[in-house]
Amino acid sequence: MGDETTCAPAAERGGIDMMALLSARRSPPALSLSTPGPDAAQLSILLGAALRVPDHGRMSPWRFIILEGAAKDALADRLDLLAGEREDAMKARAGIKKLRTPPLAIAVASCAVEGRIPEWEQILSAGALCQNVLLAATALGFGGNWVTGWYAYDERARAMLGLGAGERIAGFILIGTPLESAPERPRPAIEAVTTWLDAASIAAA
Ligand SMILES: Cc1cc2nc3c(=O)[nH]c(=O)nc-3n(C[C@H](O)[C@H](O)[C@H](O)COP(=O)(O)O)c2cc1C
Repeated sequence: MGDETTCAPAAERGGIDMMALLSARRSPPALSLSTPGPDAAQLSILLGAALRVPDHGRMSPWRFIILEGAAKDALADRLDLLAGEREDAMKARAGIKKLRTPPLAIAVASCAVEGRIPEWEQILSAGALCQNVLLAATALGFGGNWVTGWYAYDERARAMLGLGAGERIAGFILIGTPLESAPERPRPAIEAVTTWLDAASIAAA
């Protein structure tokens, strides 16, 4: 109320230009994410911003698991052992390197429960939380990459992450300072993925 600057573009108010961020965001390769990662104050800002996620019924059907420092190293070491037992051991180990390299990984666990709010909507909220983490990391000047990998689904890896029976990994958001610029990739044309509904087709349905 009374703040005449609130309708000015964010950049003019000294903030980040949200449209510029959204229009240019790309995922730097996980292996290019180096130190520094967010410090404790930046991490707190990042998580607080990410939590402003749409959430039907205020269920908070998700939680963060912070992986950094010695804990992330220990997890990666244990996962390496599991990878060695797999048929695709080489590929599985390469996947762990993505977790090991960046200074910070934020796992988003989906904790959807049966009840009043459809499970689907709770899972969507967890996906939105992942994207919010990605955008908040980008807005703070870091790079972020959303991965899952075999260890999101492996029972023993799930136990290491402390997941409960009904919890699922929506994503590991890998965060750090990118050493190289993110590669561009083709994006779908708007027309290819968009339908403009017309009154005649509604009447014919
Ligand atoms: C749920 C989910 C899981 C993903 N898991 C992986 C993964 O395990 N490995 C991977 O290389 N990319 C994965 N990706 C894709 C990357 O996050 C990213 O979208 C991709 O590298 C393209 O980059 P962009 O964000 O610039 O479009 C996943 C994306 C989503 C939404």
